[in-house]
Amino acid sequence: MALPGIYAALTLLGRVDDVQVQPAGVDLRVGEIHRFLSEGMLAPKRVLPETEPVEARDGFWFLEPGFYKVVFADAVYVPPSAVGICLPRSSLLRMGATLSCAVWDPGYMGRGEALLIVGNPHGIRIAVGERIAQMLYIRVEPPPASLYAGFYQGERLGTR
Ligand SMILES: O=c1ccn([C@H]2C[C@H](O)[C@@H](COP(=O)(O)OP(=O)(O)OP(=O)(O)O)O2)c(=O)[nH]1
Repeated sequence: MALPGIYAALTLLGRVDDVQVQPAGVDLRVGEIHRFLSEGMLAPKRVLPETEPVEARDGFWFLEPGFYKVVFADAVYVPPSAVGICLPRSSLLRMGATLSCAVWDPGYMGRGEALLIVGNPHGIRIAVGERIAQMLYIRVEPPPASLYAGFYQGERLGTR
């Protein structure tokens, strides 16, 4: 069972615009877009790559084809009895780009990240603060025995 938008919107820790509330789920806005500068290493002790923010011009990020890190503008608290599934807005797909997300664990709190892939050979532009993804919450039944307590718990809370 997916949570309807009016409940999903309650998982956002800051101000929510009416336009973010969807029939099933809530839209997340883009806060920052970064380009990758160095290698990452996936191992028991992970190493995340260096990144630098793409500067916006006249209220837009102009993005050439490639891979970018997106930092969401909205902080979320995933309900203890739900799992978050984040999907790209279909408009993004329709213009030749996509957003790739992983699972948002029950109890996770923070301002998370996703991978933006721009495939359109002409590039795309994204308005600063625009809605980029939709978060769906699926109920976990019976409720999980433990909540998220990993490396990213609490990331970027209080920064915006
Ligand atoms: O696309 C996503 C998916 C998840 N998250 C957040 C919520 C999730 O609960 C947390 C950790 O995700 P995951 O469990 O996949 O991270 P990991 O790489 O397994 O690290 P750890 O085991 O330390 O949590 O990151 C994101 O920011 N972006």
